[in-house]
Amino acid sequence: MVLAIDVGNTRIKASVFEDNTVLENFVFEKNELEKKIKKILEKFQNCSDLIVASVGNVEKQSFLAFEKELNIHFFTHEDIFPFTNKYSTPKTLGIDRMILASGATLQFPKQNRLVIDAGTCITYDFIDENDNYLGGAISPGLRLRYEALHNFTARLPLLTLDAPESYIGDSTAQAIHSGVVNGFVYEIDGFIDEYQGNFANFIIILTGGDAEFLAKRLKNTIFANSNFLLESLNQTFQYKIDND
Ligand SMILES: Nc1ncnc2c1ncn2[C@@H]1O[C@H](COP(=O)(O)OP(=O)(O)OP(=O)(O)O)[C@@H](O)[C@H]1O
Ligand SMILES: CC(C)(CO)[C@@H](O)C(=O)NCCC(=O)O
Ligand SMILES: [K+]
Repeated sequence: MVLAIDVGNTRIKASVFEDNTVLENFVFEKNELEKKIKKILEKFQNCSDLIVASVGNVEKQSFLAFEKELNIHFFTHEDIFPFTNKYSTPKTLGIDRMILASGATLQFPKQNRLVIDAGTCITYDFIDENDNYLGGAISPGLRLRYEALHNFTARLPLLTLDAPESYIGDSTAQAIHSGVVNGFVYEIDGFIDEYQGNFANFIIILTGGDAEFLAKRLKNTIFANSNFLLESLNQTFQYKIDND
């Protein structure tokens, strides 16, 4: 049994896996980390491994308290991945993006794959059919867009996510919702069109905290899997065990 932990920029997500099956999912804040892990381990006493991908400011030290009970693996760039990294700055590539690319490579062999993670940031990661990771894009996520509009202006209120009534926003609130939500959707549809125009035989994986909200609004139909990062983390760990 494996406890996989994804430390994002906003919150922490965790899943307990028995082989490839998810037994339970958890979401919590950074300040609850130790307490929550303790609780999970009390419930799932057969956990043998704790595996972590962190892009947040939570380091390996935060997990050492559990070293006596289980084997801890904190993913870094030094790990073995199933793709060839063609990013020109491989050491600055986010470990979450590497895990997503790894999951896409392992789950969808021999095809072009685009992973879109709609989280704090939106990340686009492209792995071609020869398993070369080429790169992608990073842009502000939904909530970040709402916050940026508010934080960097004098007159724009901080709104929470709401579906716009029309692309023609007829009030300040509707104009913001249209700009944020429609802008987000147009951006993603635009990127997908660009990739589709250039690559045949390819699959799109949509994940992240806003994946479900987004999936039904895209022109392109894509299957959303909110748990793709954690599933990929578990698979990358199995790959590491098989190939180390
Ligand atoms: N309870 C919540 N707290 C924060 N964001 C949430 C929540 N529920 C849904 N969201 C949406 O999820 C998005 C953040 O995604 P996610 O939770 O995947 O980010 P994260 O935990 O910071 O991970 P990452 O840094 O890997 O993107 C926000 O844009 C927001 O609209
Ligand atoms: C882009 C984020 C913030 C998305 O979580 C993360 O992957 C990260 O910090 N990346 C580092 C920069 C890069 O991937 O090139
Ligand atoms: K993300």
